[in-house]
Amino acid sequence: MSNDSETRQRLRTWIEKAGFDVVELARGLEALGEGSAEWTAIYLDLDLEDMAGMDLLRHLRARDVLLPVLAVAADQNIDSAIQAVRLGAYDYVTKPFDGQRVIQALQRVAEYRRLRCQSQRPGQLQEEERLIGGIVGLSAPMQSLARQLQRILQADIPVCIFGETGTGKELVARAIHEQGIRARGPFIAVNCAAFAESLLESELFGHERGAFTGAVTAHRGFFEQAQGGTLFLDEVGEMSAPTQVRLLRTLQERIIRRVGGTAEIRIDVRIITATHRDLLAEVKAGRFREDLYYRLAVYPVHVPALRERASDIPLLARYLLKKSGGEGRGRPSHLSHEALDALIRYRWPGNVRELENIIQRATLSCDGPQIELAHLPAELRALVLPAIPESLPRPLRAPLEPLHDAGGVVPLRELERREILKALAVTRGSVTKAAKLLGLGRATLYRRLGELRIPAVPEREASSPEDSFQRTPRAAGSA
Ligand SMILES: Nc1ncnc2c1ncn2[C@@H]1O[C@H](COP(=O)(O)OP(=O)(O)OP(=O)(O)O)[C@@H](O)[C@H]1O
Repeated sequence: MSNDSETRQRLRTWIEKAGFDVVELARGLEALGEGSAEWTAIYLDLDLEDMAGMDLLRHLRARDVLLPVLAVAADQNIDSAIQAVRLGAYDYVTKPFDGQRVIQALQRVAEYRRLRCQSQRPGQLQEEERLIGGIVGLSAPMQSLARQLQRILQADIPVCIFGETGTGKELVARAIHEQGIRARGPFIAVNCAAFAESLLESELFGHERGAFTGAVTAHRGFFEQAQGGTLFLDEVGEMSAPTQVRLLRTLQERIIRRVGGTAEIRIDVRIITATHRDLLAEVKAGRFREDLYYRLAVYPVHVPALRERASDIPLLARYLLKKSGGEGRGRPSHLSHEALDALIRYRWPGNVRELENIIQRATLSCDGPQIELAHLPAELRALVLPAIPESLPRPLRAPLEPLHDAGGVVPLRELERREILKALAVTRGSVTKAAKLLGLGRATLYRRLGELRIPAVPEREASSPEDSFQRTPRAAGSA
């Protein structure tokens, strides 16, 4: 879908080469008018004339959360392409086109579509839906992570995993261990931030009897416990300067001495570290040793934030639903489109762990087979405005014709009108509450109502069911 006939022609050539049929659309509104159920993917040019590409993306996703969107952007506009992936596009390609990339993206997305359709069915998660070990995900950033991991499974080099909290760094470390050459050995995970400075040293390296007050017996440290396997040092950026020195020496010499001991113990351990910090910035700030950094980050791996792989959310949500005890008898087995839409729109500061918590809570509060928007926290519910309830007075419902019938109306204006109408519907006509919901001032909303010719119900007549978010069903296809 592109306004530009040359862009469409070029894409058509490559897509047909890959063996797919092509439907060309020149206007954003046409894309909203078409049924997308049969589409493998939509190449969506973000640079549209009749409406903002990002708005179209939002509306397509609201209508069909499973539709894989491949964003198309000019080379110099790569920021908007990345933004589109954050909004749930599967991947992006840039203009001028690299034909191979266009085809590869399409083949990956076709496979993804196939798996995702399967994954909507309750039941076991397919093997192909996991990347390596227990890592669930099919998005382009996660597949690229999997390719990176494949390269190091058989090598014994130190790996440092970077990523925001809750992105799955420990899961990645476990996958490297379990699929790698040390799988038969132990996997010992240590959170460096959880120990006081002196305690961490004796826990890592062990201590001899009487090494300090309270050391009534000798103790094998984590290095010794991990012999033949993997030692995973989480939050390594929190390690104190003296422990950093000791760790560096251990990596160089491959021997340790227990605290209070003199005997040298040879160690055979793979070290994997992780941090949510920008470790190079820590080095520059003098808080982390540069020589240690280069020893640990021989192979740096970045786990993307969940908002950078929003297209994985439906799959992860289903997996976590099952993990949290869903899909059993009388337990919810899937999520409504609205609930899924809210999950995709949210920014996930706590990443997959936060998603896991939210799914767990939703499972506990849900009695039926499907998790609804109402089972999600308020900040997620507020991201999706429900459809206008049938019971509302006609003036508030009547103006919502299908978008493609909007004819000569300026589309963005039409979209805005719809959002305002929905907000008014939710608040049963209360302009004050609708303004709050939309993040607008009351006076601004009144002005827009006048400009868009929307009749305002006098405030005193407007009732306000606080729970209307929770009761209004929404047709899957509504924009
Ligand atoms: N891709 C994924 N597939 C399945 N489960 C995942 C995935 N990513 C994360 N999880 C789950 O999310 C939770 C948090 O993951 P994990 O502890 O590995 O994150 P982390 O980045 O190490 O967090 P922290 O920075 O707080 O240590 C775990 O229960 C993990 O199993």
